Amino acid sequence: MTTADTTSANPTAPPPPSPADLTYGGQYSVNPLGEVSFRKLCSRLPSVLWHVARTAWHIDRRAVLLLLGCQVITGVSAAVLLTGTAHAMQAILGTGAVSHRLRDALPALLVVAGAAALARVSSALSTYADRRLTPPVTTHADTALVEAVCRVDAAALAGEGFSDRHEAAEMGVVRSHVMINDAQRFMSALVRMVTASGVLSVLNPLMLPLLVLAVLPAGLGAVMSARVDYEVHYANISDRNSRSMMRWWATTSKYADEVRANGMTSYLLFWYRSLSERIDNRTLAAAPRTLRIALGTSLLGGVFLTATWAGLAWLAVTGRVNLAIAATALVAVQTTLAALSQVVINGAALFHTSLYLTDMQTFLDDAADKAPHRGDTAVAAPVEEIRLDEVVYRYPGKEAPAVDHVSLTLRRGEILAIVGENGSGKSTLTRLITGIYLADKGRVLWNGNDLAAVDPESVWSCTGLVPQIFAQWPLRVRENVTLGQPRTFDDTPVWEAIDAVGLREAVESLRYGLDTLLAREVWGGSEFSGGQWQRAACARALYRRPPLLILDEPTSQMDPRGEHDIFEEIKAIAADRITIVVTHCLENTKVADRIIVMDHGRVIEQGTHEDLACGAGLFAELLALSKDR
Ligand SMILES: Nc1ncnc2c1ncn2[C@@H]1O[C@H](COP(=O)(O)OP(=O)(O)OP(=O)(O)O)[C@@H](O)[C@H]1O
Repeated sequence: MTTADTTSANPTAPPPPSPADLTYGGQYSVNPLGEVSFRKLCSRLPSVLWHVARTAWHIDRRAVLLLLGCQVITGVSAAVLLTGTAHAMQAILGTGAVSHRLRDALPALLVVAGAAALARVSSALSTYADRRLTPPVTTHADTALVEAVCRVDAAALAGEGFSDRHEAAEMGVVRSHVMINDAQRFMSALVRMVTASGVLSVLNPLMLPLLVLAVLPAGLGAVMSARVDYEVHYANISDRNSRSMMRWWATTSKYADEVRANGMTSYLLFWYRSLSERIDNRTLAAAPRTLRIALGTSLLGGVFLTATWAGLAWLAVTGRVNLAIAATALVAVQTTLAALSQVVINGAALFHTSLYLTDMQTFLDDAADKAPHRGDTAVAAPVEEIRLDEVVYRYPGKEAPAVDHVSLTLRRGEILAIVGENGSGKSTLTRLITGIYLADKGRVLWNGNDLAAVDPESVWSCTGLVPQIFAQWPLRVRENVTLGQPRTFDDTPVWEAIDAVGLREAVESLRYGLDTLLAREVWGGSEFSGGQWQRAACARALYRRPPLLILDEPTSQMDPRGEHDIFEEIKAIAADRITIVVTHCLENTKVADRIIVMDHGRVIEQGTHEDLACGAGLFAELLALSKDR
């Protein structure tokens, strides 16, 4: 899809706008690698290994012990293999008949074969241990991330850049998948390298420094490339984040009607492609740098490697080492070289992983800081009184407060209606009453306890909320009512809640009744209509029988019968609780004992329906407008 394709329907119309330019913002807008030295980067490796070991140990100790055992076997077998080779070479390159020389070499050759077999077995066992550890380690990282986000304070969750940092942390989960493998390969190569180089130093101490020089450039190259990759990843975070959000919006069946009937498909595809191209362009722009790094470091490594082989040839030709030692040195050089290359490659991979793990850990620490830490005081039913004292709340980045010096007292048995024009602060006020947000100034007290010092879980266990935009959970009907918190072993209270909102007929007509999955995308799943979903949302709040019931525009999608049923139910159960109804349908406020009218975050009027309807304030004006058709 090109720009031209999307505008072909109307050639005089302007071209579709390209996606907004987004940058990974907030306090993390600086690439954390930008200022870090190469030495400091390499010094990360021990801490990453320690992190991997600790995580793995926590998950499966036996698999970790197996892995460690395999590393020891790898080292021992490499040493035995090289020493055996030296002995075999001495015998084979000695004097006498070939058959005698072979016979003399046989014991050493058998030892070499045994060591090689042992190395293979240990490698197979390492792979087995890795496969046992990797899935739970990845799940552990993934679950920790989801839990951290679920527990974050609602205000922080909506904060600037939080979603981008979340996206960056997701990469840590992806890399967790290869973390154990990288660490295991790195350790095993390190052990082999130390052993082989030890043997090599015994044979000729000159060889080792040359070998290190031959491999070091490759290591440097791998780390530099990892750094470039990370830079690209970092630059792409915001675009990737918004691309994956838009992918969901464009492909979910929930918005399929809107996308199709409004002809949005072409634009969404154009938008998606443009964003993907932008991401690709950044990646491609980095490719020449990676090529230069690879060529430069390979050239340097090649020079040092040639010097190593030339050195070995010179030692053998000038008779400084005998032929048998030279032959063993050849094998030792090869082994050390292979192991050293592996150390470098896997070290770089581990370093690469560490970058993403650091992002993940930073995010987890940040999220833990942002979880509500308010206090241990618990509130419990019955909630006799909720009092607001001069409460003020301003959203970050906003000039004016959304709730401005509101004082209010609610008592058990009372129904309060909150009305006001769009954006006047009604929903924000309900968030403050339930402690989802804490007031910037002033206090919200439940039974005399300030919510700033109360365990929020205890508050929410006393709350039932039907929000303006409610979730249509892809769960069975039963869980959509109980929200996974059943009160009894039988379905009686579930049916009571369903009856209270007049949803029985709809549920009984579903193929599996209460067991029907409400997700039409899923095989065997079904779907409610908009109004039926809203009834279900009300049913779940009623099922909780909460001491505080808040209904924010609870009947906006319902037919008159449904609306009538709900308000009858609200009146019937009002005596045991505090009920708050937020509504634009002023007729519905007749159920309330008291109505407050909000304007620009302030309570500007309050009273009964009769008082306010006969007054000359905003309520009377809005009521008149609602009747003027
Ligand atoms: N998450 C948010 N971040 C920033 N500003 C917000 C946020 N939510 C609401 N606001 C702002 O706070 C003010 C009050 O919003 P609120 O949702 O409480 O109004 P409301 O009275 O419930 O409106 P409506 O009748 O449209 O539902 C508005 O100016 C709105 O733009």
